[in-house]
Amino acid sequence: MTETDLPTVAVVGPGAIGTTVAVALHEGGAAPFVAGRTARTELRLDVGGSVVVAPVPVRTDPDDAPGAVDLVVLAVKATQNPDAAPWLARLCRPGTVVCVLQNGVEQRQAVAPLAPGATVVPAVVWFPAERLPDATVRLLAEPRLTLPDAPGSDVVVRALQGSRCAVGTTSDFASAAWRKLLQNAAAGLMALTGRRSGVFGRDDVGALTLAYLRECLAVARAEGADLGEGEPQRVLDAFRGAPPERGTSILADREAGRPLEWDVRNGVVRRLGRAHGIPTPISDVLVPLLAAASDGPG
Ligand SMILES: NC(=O)C1=CN([C@@H]2O[C@H](COP(=O)(O)OP(=O)(O)OC[C@H]3O[C@@H](n4cnc5c(N)ncnc54)[C@H](OP(=O)(O)O)[C@@H]3O)[C@@H](O)[C@H]2O)C=CC1
Ligand SMILES: CC(C)(CO)C(=O)C(=O)O
Repeated sequence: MTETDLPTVAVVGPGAIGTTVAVALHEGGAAPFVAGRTARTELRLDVGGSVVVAPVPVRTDPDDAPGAVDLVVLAVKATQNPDAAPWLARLCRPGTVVCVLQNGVEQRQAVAPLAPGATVVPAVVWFPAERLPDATVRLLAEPRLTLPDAPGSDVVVRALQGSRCAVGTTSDFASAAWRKLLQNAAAGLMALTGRRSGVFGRDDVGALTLAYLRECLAVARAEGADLGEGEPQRVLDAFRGAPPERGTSILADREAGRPLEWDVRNGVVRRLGRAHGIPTPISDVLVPLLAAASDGPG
């Protein structure tokens, strides 16, 4: 690959986020190989009511992988990383960039052991998207990613250049990742209550959200994030300003009976709080409840 060539790309996990990025890559000419769990003949992206159809098949057998590629975009749920390992083994060689499109602040630690020799690049995924029953993905905002100013990010920027998915880089990735984590932590309340953004309109849930987010903020700062005192209120205001029917991916998982990403989105605050000696009394209640909900109804 030269500086001007498009990298060879694979997308692993063509769900809400993976389909969006795979369609963007396809439109930009990058011809992604798409690896999934459920076979499909095409990818469908609903953008404001108009459906973009990309004739990109979803392959489900790792033996069909084309061999090592320059860039793997990993967009399975964090709970599904171990199951995606056979794909990573076939698609990566030393030097492959694995860009992890997952919520959380621990993408490097989670994925590096599954892709030895690869360069793991975490990403903050700022846009919401949802899967419809026929596997069409509905885009709910302009696709936008933030990556660290770090080796490997240039390959992602090049692959998506000029596409519908904007990619920026920052020298303060910790702050960006924790800013997003605060949103995700609060969204856990939707999974617990079985309600959408409208639940944040309640005064009692608003007060709980603010108290919880102040706890998350203390841990974020201890981890080096440069976030202001106003961040909890900003996150709450954003949920209150969203359409009341707007959900979150962890609620979609709860509704579908799938395992929840409770550890990377909520448990992490409790774990890192303990490591820093920061009390996390609200996490101490919420995290076991989310973990229990993740285990299923029985
Ligand atoms: N959805 C959203 O709005 C946002 C999500 N995120 C984060 O992005 C990440 C991805 O979330 P999202 O796109 O919602 O998740 P989805 O559940 O929509 O997509 C996951 C995809 O991975 C596939 N998959 C599961 N196991 C494997 C496997 N072993 N090999 C290959 N593919 C597999 C699933 O297959 P199958 O179709 O069979 O289930 C599905 O297509 C998560 O970390 C989430 O927190 C971040 C910002 C917003
Ligand atoms: C859209 C958003 C920000 C809501 O928490 C998200 O990251 C998700 O759904 O996983």
